[in-house]
Amino acid sequence: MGENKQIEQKRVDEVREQIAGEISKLEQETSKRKDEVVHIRKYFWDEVKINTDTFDDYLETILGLRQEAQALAVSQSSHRQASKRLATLKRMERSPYFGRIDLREEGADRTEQIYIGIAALMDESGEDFLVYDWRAPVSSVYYDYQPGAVSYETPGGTVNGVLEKKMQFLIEGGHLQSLFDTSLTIGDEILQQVLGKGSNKQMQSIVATIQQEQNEVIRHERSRLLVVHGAAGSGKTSAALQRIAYLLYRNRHQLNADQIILFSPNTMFNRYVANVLPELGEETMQQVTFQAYLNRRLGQSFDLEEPYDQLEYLLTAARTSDYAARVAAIEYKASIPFFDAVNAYRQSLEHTGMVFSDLLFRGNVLISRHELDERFYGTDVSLGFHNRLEKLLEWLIKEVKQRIKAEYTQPWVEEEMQLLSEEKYRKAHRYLAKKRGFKRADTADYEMEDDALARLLVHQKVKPLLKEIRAYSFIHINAIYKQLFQGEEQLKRWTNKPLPSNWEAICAATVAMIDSDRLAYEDATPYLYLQELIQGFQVNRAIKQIVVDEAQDYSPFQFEFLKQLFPATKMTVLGDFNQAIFSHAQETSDFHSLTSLYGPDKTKLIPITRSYRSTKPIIELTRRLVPNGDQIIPFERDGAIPTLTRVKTKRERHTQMAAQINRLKERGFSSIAVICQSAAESRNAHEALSEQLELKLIATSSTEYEQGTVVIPSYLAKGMEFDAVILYDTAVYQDESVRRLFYTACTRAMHELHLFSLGDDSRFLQRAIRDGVLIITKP
Ligand SMILES: Nc1ncnc2c1ncn2[C@@H]1O[C@H](COP(=O)(O)OP(=O)(O)OP(=O)(O)O)[C@@H](O)[C@H]1O
Repeated sequence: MGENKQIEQKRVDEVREQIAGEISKLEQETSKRKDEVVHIRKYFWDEVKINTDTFDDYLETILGLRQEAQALAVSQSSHRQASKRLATLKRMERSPYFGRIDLREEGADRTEQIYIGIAALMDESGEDFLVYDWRAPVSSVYYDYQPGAVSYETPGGTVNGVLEKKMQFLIEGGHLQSLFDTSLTIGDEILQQVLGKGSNKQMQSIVATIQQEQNEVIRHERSRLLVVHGAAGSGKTSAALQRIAYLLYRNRHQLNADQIILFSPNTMFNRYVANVLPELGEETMQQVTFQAYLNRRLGQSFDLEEPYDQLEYLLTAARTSDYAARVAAIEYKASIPFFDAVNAYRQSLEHTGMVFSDLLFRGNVLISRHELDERFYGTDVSLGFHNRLEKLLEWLIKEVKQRIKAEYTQPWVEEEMQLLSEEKYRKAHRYLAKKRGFKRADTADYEMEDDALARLLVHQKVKPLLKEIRAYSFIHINAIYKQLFQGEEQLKRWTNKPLPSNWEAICAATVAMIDSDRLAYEDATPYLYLQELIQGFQVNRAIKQIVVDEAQDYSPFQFEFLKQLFPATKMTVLGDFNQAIFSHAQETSDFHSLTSLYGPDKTKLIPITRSYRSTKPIIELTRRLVPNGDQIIPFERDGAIPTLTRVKTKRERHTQMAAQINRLKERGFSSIAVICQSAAESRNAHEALSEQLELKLIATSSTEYEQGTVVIPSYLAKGMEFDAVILYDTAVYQDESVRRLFYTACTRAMHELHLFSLGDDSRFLQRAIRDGVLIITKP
């Protein structure tokens, strides 16, 4: 062992001793806290005296309850904090830190050695840091600079200095495996080592090897909207998760994990990234998919189309005129001109166009939609749309209560009274007695009058109706939405922008879908938006940060929607237009249009161009698949050159493919994906390959992130990565509309990529073939 290594190992040992001491103290404390919590839970009801005889007794009981509940909350929170710290320390015991910088600050008389790890650690005196948290202001020097002049920002201002030395450590199980003085070595050995490893079951934190451009993403705080546009494998998801950990640390007194939402592409992806924050000692944020939100809001009213079903249709349906209309509809309904049209339409509803539903009671019209219409449009426009609706609602409730009185003497009431069960009768009796002021012990003295019982029965029946009225069920949103689709002349009242040429066909298809209680994915957001504009937005002010990953798959319309839904939030948006798989984004190549969301002053765009996931030979191929691929810079990691196998029959393909998979397995690759274009192709591939080897099929409904050998549709593989990727058939990627899907599929490979073509090669491979970055094999 070199002298340096010995010295550093000694320090590692000393720091570990300090960690062990803190662990043992904390273990005692957590067990004490746990006992406290258990005790409070167990004896909760013994500690409070329940007495509700007089008002004072009642008040005292409430106060007692509240005190106990508070004590429980405090103990639970301390226990949670202590457990979290304990878990972090246990991780640090295995690997206390990963970096060191020797920094001489301007004006200081000595150079300080600063060690950086996943969390801070003080020495015994509590005065000096043995380890700095990677998110501390000074730690940014480690990520941003090579030795030389440096500066970093602190809450108190900019600090300048000289970085004299920078070291990286790889410590495992308390042993210093390797150390690198980055001023002496070229390249990034540790990053090489990390990236060279086989893929783990789940995404890992990248804290030890964050790159400068990623660090900017992680630490940027000023803007309301941060937009990160980065190549496939450039670490956008990783940086986003590190950023969440950073924001939680920086704002630890104002922000907690519940106030952050990560919008992810699917549930399987949620599982894939679930470990990163806990690994860093932070609680994990809320994770949702946009679809889950739509389902929650609209799922009861409609059979809602899933985004992947929309895609599957686009990939597999015959190219008819219906198909062209659908593609045009998807693009238009995602656009800002349509968003503006919906807003203008809603404005116009102030004067005309609202559609109401008849209010029925026991199948009969109690208040007709014409009455509602007259009433609404009879109120003064200057009151404002929502006030007028509010007034209508108040009138309605009053009117229903009034009109319902006519029911008291109807024969159905008499009939129901006769048929009332014993128990229901007793309940009604008890209720009315109480209402008449009878004490509990004296209720038997109350003689129930028939007409009181009749009123009670009618009121019980009308209750659900009143509840529905309060939820605005009398507004016929379906009909109002459909009015947008009554032909070109109609829509032109609300927009002066060009409409798709097949607008009439789009109108017919949209109305037909809604009439059969189905809602296409492209209609879901506009429909919900219109509903919110009419009924009042159900906003969420509690959320302070939202992070949208794979943002190229969200329409401008959806972003406007998110902005209104979360009025108090800052937004981080990460994506790559080369991977835009939904057809509304086919024409777009960057996020500049998002600048209008909050305005240029509140928006920051950060591009990341370096790609880390794949070996250099793989990136040399994938960057030749997209028009602007020359801007993608590969990280220098060597590996096998991708192959292209041309086969003549399906049988030949499956035999060759199975042999390739077996070879990869023998070489120790544990995650291998056969990527197909669609779910339909995946099912066929799975069936054929299963005859030769064991492999799993991943479908849209899958929630687990599977290890091993899998067959997966291209659009589901996005965001994920595999040791080796086998592309099932390049021949199906000919149309420009699937170029990005092809790129997405190929960029999932970390170490090896093998392509197969049955018949023609994909035309997008021409350049790669010409440039010789592919080995072509013919069986
Ligand atoms: N600084 C880094 N240190 C170590 N590993 C890194 C770093 N940056 C990225 N990686 C690794 O590169 C791979 C790709 O990262 P990630 O999935 O975050 O990229 P992405 O930009 O979201 O990719 P895509 O858009 O293709 O889904 C991951 O395995 C990640 O761990």
